Amino acid sequence: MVDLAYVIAGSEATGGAGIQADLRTFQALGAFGLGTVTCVVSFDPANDWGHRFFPVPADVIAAQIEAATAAYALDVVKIGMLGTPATIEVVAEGLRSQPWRHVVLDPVLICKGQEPGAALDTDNALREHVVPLATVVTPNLFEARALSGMETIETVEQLTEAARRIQQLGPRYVVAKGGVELPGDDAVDVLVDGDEVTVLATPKVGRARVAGAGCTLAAAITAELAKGAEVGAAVARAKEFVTAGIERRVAGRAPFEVVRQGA
Ligand SMILES: Nc1ncnc2c1ncn2[C@@H]1O[C@H](COP(=O)(O)OP(=O)(O)O)[C@@H](O)[C@H]1O
Ligand SMILES: Cc1ncc(COP(=O)(O)O)c(C=O)c1O
Repeated sequence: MVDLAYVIAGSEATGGAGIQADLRTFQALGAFGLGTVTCVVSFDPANDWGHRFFPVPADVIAAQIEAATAAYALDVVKIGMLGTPATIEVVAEGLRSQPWRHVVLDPVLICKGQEPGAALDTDNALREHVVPLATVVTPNLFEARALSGMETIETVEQLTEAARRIQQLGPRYVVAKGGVELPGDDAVDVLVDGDEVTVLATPKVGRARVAGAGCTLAAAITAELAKGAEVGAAVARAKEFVTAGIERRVAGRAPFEVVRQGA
């Protein structure tokens, strides 16, 4: 049997995040990965490494989803950056076209370089059309605030409350990530499943954000689910995997370090 892991996400031109990080994670964890590209994010080295955002046309996204789902019996998918309401619509339609055992959503909300107005439309479209289709959703602190409507999240209790509110939008499992943003010495994530709450904490490795951490965590959960793990075990394994990748992070010439997946 082949453990198939599918990802629908953006390409990040320096390879640190997005679909490149997802596919490296699938490979490192022994899942067979394939992907559909929704947009390209290309940092601009001549302009303080600001984001340049290029959406892929909706018909091209639809064609990729059609080919991937025709070629293989896929039942586990990770959703990463979508970027525009039109992309969200076409991906939601693709998701609804067949049953899934798990839809793991990393709700990447903003990409710098987008118009704030457009970003709000995108947030609303994601909440309305994709969040309800997800079985597992993995918001970071910023996304947890936006999706829960809670302005302040500074404690594990508040992070848990935010996860519960996000659960009300549809997904059974919410992994709310405190990361480096939640005060304290540990990088704390909270997994909420029904009434059950599991706190996953590891010592923070440095204090700076590491590019690709969120992508890697959600992709690792997806790979483990593809291999047949239950959600609790998949999240625990993914947390170990991303922590190891952050410890071994890679520095290049861009002003951010990136997760190194696997050995
Ligand atoms: N410096 C760090 N040390 C240890 N774990 C971290 C660190 N930064 C992030 N993490 C963990 O990496 C995962 C991704 O979190 P985060 O970086 O908050 O996501 P995102 O990339 O979506 O903003 C979470 O499990 C988080 O707790
Ligand atoms: C295409 C794409 N997806 C996802 C992300 C989010 O990455 P991270 O895992 O660092 O949150 C980025 C960030 O630049 C991106 O460019």
